[in-house]
Amino acid sequence: MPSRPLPPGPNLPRPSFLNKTRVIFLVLTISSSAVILFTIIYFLYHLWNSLSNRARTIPFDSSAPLKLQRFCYKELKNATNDFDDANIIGKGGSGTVFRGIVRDGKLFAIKRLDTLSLQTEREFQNELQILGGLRSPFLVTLLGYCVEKNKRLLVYEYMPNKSLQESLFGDGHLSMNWQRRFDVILDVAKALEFLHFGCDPPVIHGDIKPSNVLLDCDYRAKISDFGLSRMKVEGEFGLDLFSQDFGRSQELSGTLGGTTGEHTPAIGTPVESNNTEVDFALALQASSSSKNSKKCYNVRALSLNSLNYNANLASENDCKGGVNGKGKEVTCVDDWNAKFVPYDDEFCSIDHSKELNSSANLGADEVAVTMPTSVKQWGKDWWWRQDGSGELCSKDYVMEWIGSQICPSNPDWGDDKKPSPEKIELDNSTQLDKPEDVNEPQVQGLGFDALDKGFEKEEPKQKGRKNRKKTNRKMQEWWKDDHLGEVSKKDSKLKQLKTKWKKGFKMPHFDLGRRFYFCRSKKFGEPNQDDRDANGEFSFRRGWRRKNNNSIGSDMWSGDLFSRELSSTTSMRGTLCYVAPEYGGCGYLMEKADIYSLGVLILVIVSGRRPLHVLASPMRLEKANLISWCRQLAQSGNILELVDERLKDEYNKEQASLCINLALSCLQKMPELRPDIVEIVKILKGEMDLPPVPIEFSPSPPSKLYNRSRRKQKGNAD
Ligand SMILES: Nc1ncnc2c1ncn2[C@@H]1O[C@H](COP(=O)(O)OP(=O)(O)OP(=O)(O)O)[C@@H](O)[C@H]1O
Repeated sequence: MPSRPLPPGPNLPRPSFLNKTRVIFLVLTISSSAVILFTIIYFLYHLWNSLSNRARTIPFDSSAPLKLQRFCYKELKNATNDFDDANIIGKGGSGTVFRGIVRDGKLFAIKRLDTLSLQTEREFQNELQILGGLRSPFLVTLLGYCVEKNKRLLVYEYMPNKSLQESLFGDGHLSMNWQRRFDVILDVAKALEFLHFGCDPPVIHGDIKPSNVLLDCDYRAKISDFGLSRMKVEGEFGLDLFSQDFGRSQELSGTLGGTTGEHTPAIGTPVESNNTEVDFALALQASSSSKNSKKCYNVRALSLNSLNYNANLASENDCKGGVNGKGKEVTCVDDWNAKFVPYDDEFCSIDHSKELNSSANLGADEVAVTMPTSVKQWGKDWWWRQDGSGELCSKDYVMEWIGSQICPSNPDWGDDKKPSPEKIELDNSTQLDKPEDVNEPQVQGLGFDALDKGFEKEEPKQKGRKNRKKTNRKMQEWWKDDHLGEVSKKDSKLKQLKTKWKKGFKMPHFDLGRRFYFCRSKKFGEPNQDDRDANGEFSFRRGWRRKNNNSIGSDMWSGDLFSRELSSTTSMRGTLCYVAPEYGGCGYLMEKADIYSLGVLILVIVSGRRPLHVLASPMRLEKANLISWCRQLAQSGNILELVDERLKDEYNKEQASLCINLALSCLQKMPELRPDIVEIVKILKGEMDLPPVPIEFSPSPPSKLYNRSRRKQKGNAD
């Protein structure tokens, strides 16, 4: 039977099913596009919001380098007449600065990085990312850059009077009358005010020193060289530990352990491996720790007061973009009379080898323990011994430091690296001392060869070589007698460090930003052979570097014994003598480190002397260390003796004593006792009173008496 085809069922669900699917699809599409749209709007809103907030509160912009002019190498080559020597206007640790005429016929300063290494690349990036985004009348303007293969150049506004280094210690010193010096101090303070309080996040310069203060045609100062600067990130170890609200640090202790080995690099900073690095600060301490620990101060109470910076800044508003629109509350030490409790020497004593081991395992709960440790480190730190408060005088300090640097275990001191006496010529053109010093040779270079050279000049010439050798031997014997014990200790400590490093043990560090490479081969970022030249000077930034021109700006050749720029390793920050001492103990780079450097700079400007200025005459060694000498003068109530004699009597005594006292405040050991930069600017402008002289520098420091009577009491009790 033929089968009948089934008639199509009238209620087949197919069309309605299709409709439903369509509807669902439509709904889904619409809702998902709505979600996407909403997300985009939300994202854009937040982006806009944060950008507009930034515009109001952050005067610099991380995309700023894009706004800088990009030059091609050829253009800059032409502008400087093929980098002609005649156009050289200065030479720094990382590059040579040329005068050049670019594009619109204007004069520019063009800095060409000499070699490309990880360090220079990082500094280049820092300069672009930080200085490139900042505009202030107190900062030198970075106008452009050039990146081509391994060539790196930076184009700055031209500063006709070069740097303060040249002006103070070069022929320009005549032009540095008192008013100009005072204005420079104020300008540098304003520049730091802008960086610390006008920028969000605050920028810490990290390398304030005379060669980084440039002078325009009117001798107004602008600061430059942001290669070592960084932006402060809240919640960092150093910030918490040293913030005036110290109590809070314990709450944040969780981050402590985690951050001991890291620090936040500035935008665009390449990340590098720490495996081959050794903590320089610890090595330095190990190489220079002494049994003569000195008294330290602890802070018992600080009366702190919050004040709204905006209120102050709005009224001043000297700096462009200086207003913190967020109304950020900035704490400020209000009570200058913070009380000190001197504590015992035993408390200061600490075995650094233990620190090396224990700090690696620093845990979250250990903040409370860590603070005294850090403080103890300071007590032990060689740097503190410059304060002249103990038995160790400047001479010991200077000699010990020399000793620590030339001890045989110091890898930086191979025989081939010591400048030979023949090579260290005294260049009369570089004798830029005060009149009293003019006839006195300065000790140049490092080690006894140099010392000998200095002494040699004092003796009649006909005595000749024999005498020189004799003096040399005498000096060495004298030093050996004094320091033999110390040397062997340092020797073993340094050996310990080196062995640990060789075994691949990653040295614990608090990210002091002060590490240095033990001589090791050969990768990107390592100093190359040329850098270790027997004729040259040692720069931690680049190892040994040839110094062909005995330029005025060259510290090495102008008698500044310690200006082998310690600013200079891969992550080394700051320059020895200018760098804040806490930085060697547990330091993240903080604003108060800049304040310390400013303190040194003020003394240098007022006195016309370098921070370490070793002269041949032993009588003058007390003046060798400017800070120590200033403290001694303060204790004897005679600070004006520090003022540059070349000024004769043509200076404002009130301003000079204000500057010196202010510098002493900035040079206090405890960072939180130093004034902040807003206060400093106000004090300089005469809008705020100078704080009382820090207790340790007052003419008759009660701390010593207190210490003695305490010991006596302790003895009686025993
Ligand atoms: N914009 C400029 N205008 C005029 N001269 C400049 C300018 N920039 C730098 N110089 C000169 O070049 C010198 C070297 O500057 P640079 O910043 O390279 O090195 P530095 O600060 O002396 O050393 P380092 O980089 O090791 O800290 C300065 O001391 C100054 O004399």
